[in-house]
Order: sequence, then structure tokens, then C-alpha cells
Amino acid sequence: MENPRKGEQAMKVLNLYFTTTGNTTKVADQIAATIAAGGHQVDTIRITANTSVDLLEYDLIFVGSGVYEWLPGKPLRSLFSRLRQNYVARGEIRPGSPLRQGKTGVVYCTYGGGHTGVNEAIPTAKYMGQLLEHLGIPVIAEWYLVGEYHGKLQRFSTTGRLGDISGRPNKEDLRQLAELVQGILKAQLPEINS
Ligand SMILES: Cc1cc2nc3c(=O)[nH]c(=O)nc-3n(C[C@H](O)[C@H](O)[C@H](O)COP(=O)(O)O)c2cc1C
Repeated sequence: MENPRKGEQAMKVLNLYFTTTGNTTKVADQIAATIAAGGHQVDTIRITANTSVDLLEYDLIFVGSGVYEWLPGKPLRSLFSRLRQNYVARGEIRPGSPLRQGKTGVVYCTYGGGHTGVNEAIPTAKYMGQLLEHLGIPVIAEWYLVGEYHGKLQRFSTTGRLGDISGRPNKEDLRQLAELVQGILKAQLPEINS
């Protein structure tokens, strides 16, 4: 685990996510735990209709959602639409989207892939990444985690393109996720590894 060195500033991390059936919560919880164990401050926010947040207050931003009809959930899309308008009004989204030094984004989704596999999740990750990139925050990773279907669509958990995805994300998925998060933390503090 990469802890910030003594005297080195811990990062301020945003862990913003949307879920309807709980799979993405498991992922967001693992991200939060891994970041906190790395000695950084993390704000975890589950998006609802009333969520407000300023992405520009953070050094490192994780945004995640389940995939619903190929896109993030509506509350996330509404939030991103409000934020985009707000940042345009504040002059924070500029032509050419100049890069902001010291800011980094990661987007991820949990998806069932019942019809076309990961292809139906890609629009979700790309959608979420665009607000960050418009703000000049580079998206350095897109993660696609398999998430079982709950409720009426449950049968797709065993009959879809990805085979039997019951119980996912499972322990092993979350273990691998923690390694990916550690890799992102390492990438933010390269001097520690030199
Ligand atoms: C109403 C609904 C629509 C869904 N649509 C898609 C879809 O278009 N593509 C896909 O890959 N998975 C789809 N899924 C599966 C979910 O993306 C997957 O189970 C995800 O992990 C759900 O995240 P959550 O539990 O955090 O809400 C859908 C699930 C539901 C309940």
C-alpha cells in the first residue's frame, strides 16, 4: 500500500457513484476503503436527485454507475447536466478544454452485458468521462466490472452473452479492483516509487 510520505500532502479524493440495485455500492465501498487505507481523504457520495458537488474541489475523482439501457442512471445524467451548465456559466469549461495540472479522473461501471457484452457498457463510461474531460481533467482509466442482474431481469444473469454472472461483483472482482485502485494512487505520487 502506497501511503503518502511524511510531510507530503494527502490527496483529496471524490468517490461519486450511482446505483439502483446495489452492485455499484460494493465497488464504491471497495474504492473508498482502499483510498482510506492509502492515507488519503475520501468523500463518498451516492448520487440522488438532490446531490450537489463541486468536482473541482478534488485532486482525484472516481465516478461510477450501473449501466441501464447502455447509459448511467438518470439521476447521474441529470446531475452531470446541471454541473455542465454551472461550469460553463462559471467559465470553467473552456474551448479546447485545457488540462488542469494535478487533477485526475477514473470512470467505471458495473454492467450485465446480457446482449452484446462490454459493448453495451462502453457508452456509460464514455458518457461519464466527458464531463471530466470537458473540465480539463484527464481520465486515466475506464473500468468495466461485471454486475449480476437483479429483479425482473435476473434471468439474464445466467442466459446472457457473459455466461453465468450470478453473485458478481464477487470477492475476487473486488480484490482485483483494490489492486487497480492502488495502481491509480501510485500513479499520482510517482516520486514515492522512484
Ligand atoms: C433496468 C435495468 C437495465 C439494465 N440495462 C443494462 C444494459 O443496457 N446493459 C448492461 O450491460 N447491463 C444492464 N443492466 C445490468 C446492470 O447494469 C448491472 O446489474 C449493474 O451492475 C447494476 O448496477 P447497480 O446494482 O449498481 O444498480 C441493467 C439492469 C437493470 C436493472
